[in-house]
Amino acid sequence: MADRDVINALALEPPPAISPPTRVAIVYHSGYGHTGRQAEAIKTGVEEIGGVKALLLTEAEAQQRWDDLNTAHAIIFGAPTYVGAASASFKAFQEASSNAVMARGYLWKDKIAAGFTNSGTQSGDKLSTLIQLVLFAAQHGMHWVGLDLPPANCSSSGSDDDLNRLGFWLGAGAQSNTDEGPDLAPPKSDLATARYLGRRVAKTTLQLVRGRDAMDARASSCGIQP
Ligand SMILES: Cc1cc2nc3c(=O)[nH]c(=O)nc-3n(C[C@H](O)[C@H](O)[C@H](O)COP(=O)(O)O)c2cc1C
Repeated sequence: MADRDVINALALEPPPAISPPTRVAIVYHSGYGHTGRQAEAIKTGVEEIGGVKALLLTEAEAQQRWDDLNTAHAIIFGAPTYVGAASASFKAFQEASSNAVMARGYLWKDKIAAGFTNSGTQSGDKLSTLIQLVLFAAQHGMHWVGLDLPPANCSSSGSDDDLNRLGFWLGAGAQSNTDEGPDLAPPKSDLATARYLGRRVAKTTLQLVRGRDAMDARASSCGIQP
């Protein structure tokens, strides 16, 4: 085929469909800014995946932006661990979602969900907060995405610089020294772990959205109601 024929053939091809961006919202509370650093790192990770847009909202902003949450493909929830559980401000957002989201038709069903938390001590009972976030997502009918990182900081060659140094799998954990401000804490490794989770959620969400689109297109080409 001559070059001109190739050009003519390409000109007849329909332009590639431009898919709307896949949207990942991050909703968090941070009393003193440390969990906020973790949330920003998650956002950075989400935005590293082409075709995915991140929306970062505090729990107060989120309660004014239910429509943005309802149209997002994924929501990542984050709260500091206070008294062995998610902070009261974050809990207020969770409770508000009952009326604003669940009662209006289970609007988060089948979205992707993930979570993160930060506290003053290494453990600090953070697992309790992550479990609370998993239950929250399950009650909304969402699909939970955890961390897929191998065990770290658990051998003579491991260190606090390891990704997932605190050893969580349900979500990203971080620890902030209580005498340091958010300019110094949490440490780089915890922020890198958060960023990693953001990338993982963005990738998984993209796979789900594209898979659904492909199934819907196939169903409609066969005349089947998706
Ligand atoms: C009311 C309150 C309760 C806390 N409870 C815990 C706790 O149960 N475990 C822990 O390790 N740290 C606890 N901390 C420490 C915070 O989790 C820690 O300072 C964290 O970095 C605060 O995050 P933020 O700056 O995003 O609010 C508590 C702090 C406050 C203010």
